[in-house]
Amino acid sequence: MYFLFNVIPCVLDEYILQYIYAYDWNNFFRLTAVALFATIIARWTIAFVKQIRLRLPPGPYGLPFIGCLPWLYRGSPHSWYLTWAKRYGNIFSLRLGNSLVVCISSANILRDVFNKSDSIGRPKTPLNNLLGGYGIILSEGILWKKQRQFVLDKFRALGVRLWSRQKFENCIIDEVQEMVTEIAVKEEQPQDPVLVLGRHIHNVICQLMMSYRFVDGDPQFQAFNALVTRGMQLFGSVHIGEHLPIYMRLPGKKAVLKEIKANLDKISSFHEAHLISRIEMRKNSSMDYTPEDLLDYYLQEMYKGVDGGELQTVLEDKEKVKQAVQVMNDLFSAGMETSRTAIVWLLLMMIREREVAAKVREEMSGAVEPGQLVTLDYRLQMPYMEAVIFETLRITCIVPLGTAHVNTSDWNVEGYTVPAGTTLVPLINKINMDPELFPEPEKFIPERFLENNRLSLPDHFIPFGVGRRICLGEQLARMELFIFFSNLMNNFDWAIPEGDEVPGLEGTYGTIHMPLPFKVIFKKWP
Ligand code: HEM
Repeated sequence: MYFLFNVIPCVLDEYILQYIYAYDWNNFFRLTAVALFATIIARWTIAFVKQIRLRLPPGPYGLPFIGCLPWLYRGSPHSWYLTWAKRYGNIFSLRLGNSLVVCISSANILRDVFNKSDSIGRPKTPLNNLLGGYGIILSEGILWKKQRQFVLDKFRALGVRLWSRQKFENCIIDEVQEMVTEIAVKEEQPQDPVLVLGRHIHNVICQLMMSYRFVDGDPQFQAFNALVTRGMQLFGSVHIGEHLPIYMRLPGKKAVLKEIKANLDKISSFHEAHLISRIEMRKNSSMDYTPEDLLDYYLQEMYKGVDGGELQTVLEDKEKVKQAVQVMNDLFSAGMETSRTAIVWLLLMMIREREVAAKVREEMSGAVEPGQLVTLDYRLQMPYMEAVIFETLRITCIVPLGTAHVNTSDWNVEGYTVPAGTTLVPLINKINMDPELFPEPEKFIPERFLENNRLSLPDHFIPFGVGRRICLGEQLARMELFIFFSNLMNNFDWAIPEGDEVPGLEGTYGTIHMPLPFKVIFKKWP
């Protein structure tokens, strides 16, 4: 203590502080400013020369070391990407911390590059690394390829098809019927559409994955939802670390990463508990039972002989339970929020576009009685209804920046070099609002998706992405949107409570573009 409080200050005072007192600080600050300025100029020159020499796509140079990160985190990243796309064209590049990013806003270029076999990588960020390459969304190589084929085949086998009388349609119908009854009980009261839809959309995926559904007021469902909401907040709070790993070393960030991991573990433990209890249930039965859900199919794979199963070769290298559980986590996270948000936007669009709503009802009245159950059988008789669904997906653009890909070898795209390891971002929102592709893009015109009174989707319309990693749940999403929306329209009309403002289309932008919170009052229709 004596040493700490007496000796050290004396030494400091004598030998160091005198220099500090004597130092010309004005000079120091001036020198620092000059050094900083010189570094910025040097880095810009290097970036400029690199861009020319390597023939990288044009784009903003940003700041040394951090690139364009400050732009993206000072306002909405989406609007910056749109601004740059307008300035630099359909393909431009920028640096975000350590990553070179190439943004593409032409559906044709995207189709070309995302169909290449070496376009299926995913960015290696600290957050992505937490999942260790398990699952589907962030897996790569042969594991991803086999897994994706397997899940697509099993979805089809379970009846996830857009055509009528498929067995999975009944699961969606059960949820819709229960939802309609619940809404009717609270008719004329303001209701939050996110809550009205939440459990039912969740149940559709849970049924497909593990034949399970949450009942009204289930505390487990609330706990699960709380975990997902907290997870999203945590991800948002360390988003910069995706591109700047050093950021994750700042005080407090490690604790956030730890909490994210704990949160993911808790979400996984829910799916894992189902897997374990199914293993117990099937233990004594022979393995040739008829699979009822995705879990059953995975279980069969896990217990087939080493050479017997479709997935054996890839599952052998991974912890099987962990892989199956992460696939379920992925399907849940990719499929729940997207479909629910799309239906919430549809509800809002029908409030904003009254003439369109009247036309939907006119078309519907030619095919079904009011209040009658609308099934996929009626899809072909209701092309306008489907055109409204797609026009909503276009104008609201639910997944505005798709999911980033990474190329695993050097490319030449439109005369530019795209070096291996580049993060590729599809600007779906820019494509959707391109006046050359969609005349008067800010107007809601479902007729743009009709030709001779039949649904017609142009190649440049890619709400579910494009190429090898195109949305795996597209068919399921289209089934859900049609059945939920058509039955809501055939049972209710809805409006914003008096005095509340009708939300605009700006909404909030994260991975998913959501409308600002609003309430609706449902009234029985007609
Ligand atoms: C309106 C609803 C939906 C929209 C707009 C949507 C859109 C997208 C988009 C843009 C992608 C990125 C494609 C890419 O990486 O290039 C994607 C991927 C994916 N989606 Fe969807 N999606 C929807 C619903 C669903 C549903 C219901 C499921 C669940 C079954 C699902 C499962 C997935 C999966 C697993 C991927 C990753 C595919 C892979 O990495 O191979 N999506 N989705």
